[in-house]
Amino acid sequence: MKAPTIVFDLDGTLVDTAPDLVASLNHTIAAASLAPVGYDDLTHLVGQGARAMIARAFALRGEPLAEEEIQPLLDRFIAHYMAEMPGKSRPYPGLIDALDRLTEAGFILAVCTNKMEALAVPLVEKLGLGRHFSAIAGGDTFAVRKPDPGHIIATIEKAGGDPRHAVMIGDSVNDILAARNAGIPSIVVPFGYSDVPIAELGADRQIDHFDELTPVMLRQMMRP
Ligand SMILES: O=C(O)COP(=O)(O)O
Ligand SMILES: [Mg+2]
Repeated sequence: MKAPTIVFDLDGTLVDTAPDLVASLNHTIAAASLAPVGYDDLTHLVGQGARAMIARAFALRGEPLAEEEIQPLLDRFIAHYMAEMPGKSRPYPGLIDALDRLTEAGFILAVCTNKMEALAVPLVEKLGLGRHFSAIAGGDTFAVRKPDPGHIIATIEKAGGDPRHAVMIGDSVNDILAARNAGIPSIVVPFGYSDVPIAELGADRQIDHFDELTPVMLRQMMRP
């Protein structure tokens, strides 16, 4: 039997990226003289990658974008985000120890994020987390992305794991829905960017700190 796989969401789960997402988004929308957004707006804007975040910010400011207007703004966002990376973004408390613990216990670890792969991979690398992950799949890595269950399943397969022996950990509705639709147990964390109360997401478990993420707990959550 293959080793069990633990799949992590990135923004708001592994790494607190909010300050840099807000900074790069505000740099982007300033090109159109739009008023800056704040952290409270971010929970409604983030979740489907940078392109959607920019489009949502313009809509929030009452200036909806035509499809063909988005690309130059996306280029502006990417240039700013890459230049600052990793900026103020940091792994959440206890994460590094948890990754060490799970790696030591033989779990396969993977990242499944709706962030573009070209932003997700260098961010994970620059924070020194890359060596833990057998696969890092972005929102544009496959033909589908969260909440489509195919995103999680393809990530697990890319990591060399088996979707029948996996757990998904995330902060938002996309993560928990995708896991449920894939038949994969899920854990929600409260420190991310959910725009609805996380108790309503219907995850199988909640952890409030990565210290709670132990091999014993994860094995108990998986199907026999
Ligand atoms: O960047 C986004 O919009 C979402 O990223 P996440 O899937 O890692 O939360
Ligand atoms: Mg997230």
